[in-house]
Amino acid sequence: MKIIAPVITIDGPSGSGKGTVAGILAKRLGWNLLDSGALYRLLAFAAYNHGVDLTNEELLKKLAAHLDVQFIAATHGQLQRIILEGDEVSDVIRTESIGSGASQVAALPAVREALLQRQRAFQEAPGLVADGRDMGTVVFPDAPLKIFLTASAEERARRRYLQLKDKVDGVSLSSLLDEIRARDERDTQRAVAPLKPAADAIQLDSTELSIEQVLERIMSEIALRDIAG
Ligand SMILES: Nc1ncnc2c1ncn2[C@@H]1O[C@H](COP(=O)(O)OP(=O)(O)OP(=O)(O)O)[C@@H](O)[C@H]1O
Ligand SMILES: Nc1ccn([C@H]2C[C@H](O)[C@@H](COP(=O)(O)O)O2)c(=O)n1
Repeated sequence: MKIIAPVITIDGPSGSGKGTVAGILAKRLGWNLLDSGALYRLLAFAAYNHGVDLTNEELLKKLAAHLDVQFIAATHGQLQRIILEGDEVSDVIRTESIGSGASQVAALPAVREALLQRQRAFQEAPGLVADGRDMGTVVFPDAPLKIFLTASAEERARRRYLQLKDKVDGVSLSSLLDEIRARDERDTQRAVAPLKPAADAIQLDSTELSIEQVLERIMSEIALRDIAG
């Protein structure tokens, strides 16, 4: 009999800190990690490489179904690594332009359907921390703990600016703020699986909180529910 592993979902807009918090939490709990945004980023990246138009739903659906991807779990001192078609793409998929492409392909129903089972397959013992936009609403609706993490758009753009300023030439705070607002608009307004809190999600505004304070809040919700052994 397959043991149903518990899932903690962390959804929220771009730059709210989901990925950072989910990664640390998974490590502390010794659980698996699903960075669902990476799947949409990988699809957008593969589409660019194969010359597939980001509006071609039929071809994107096929590409999504056959994505040759490996997630290599984080080890001591090393972050999770992502391999696409044999090449390491962990960093190249993190640009704002791939994020925007990901947000475009993510609005297509056939693409979301093609990626659904792949995401659910991450639910393995001893547990899963899953971050994205629809983890609590669509992919893992029965998760015993759902977090909806937000922060003001200005604070999210500031965080992104600090993250990128020494790595990317010509990065500007105002263009990052515009890109974040455009992505929020597309992710919240799309017809399928829009970004929104699940009815039973705990909403956490991290604008004034450090990463450690966010983690403390989540750890106390985990303790309350007694879901992590
Ligand atoms: N509470 C916080 N206080 C300050 N900086 C933070 C906080 N949370 C995250 N950060 C920083 O903000 C940046 C963006 O965080 P992260 O990539 O985790 O966001 P995200 O919600 O996963 O974004 P995306 O959906 O675009 O992947 C990172 O540099 C991270 O270290
Ligand atoms: N569950 C998800 C995860 C991601 N997306 C889309 C929307 C985002 O703008 C884009 C990139 O995600 P990120 O890596 O920034 O978290 O992918 C989605 O629709 N559903």
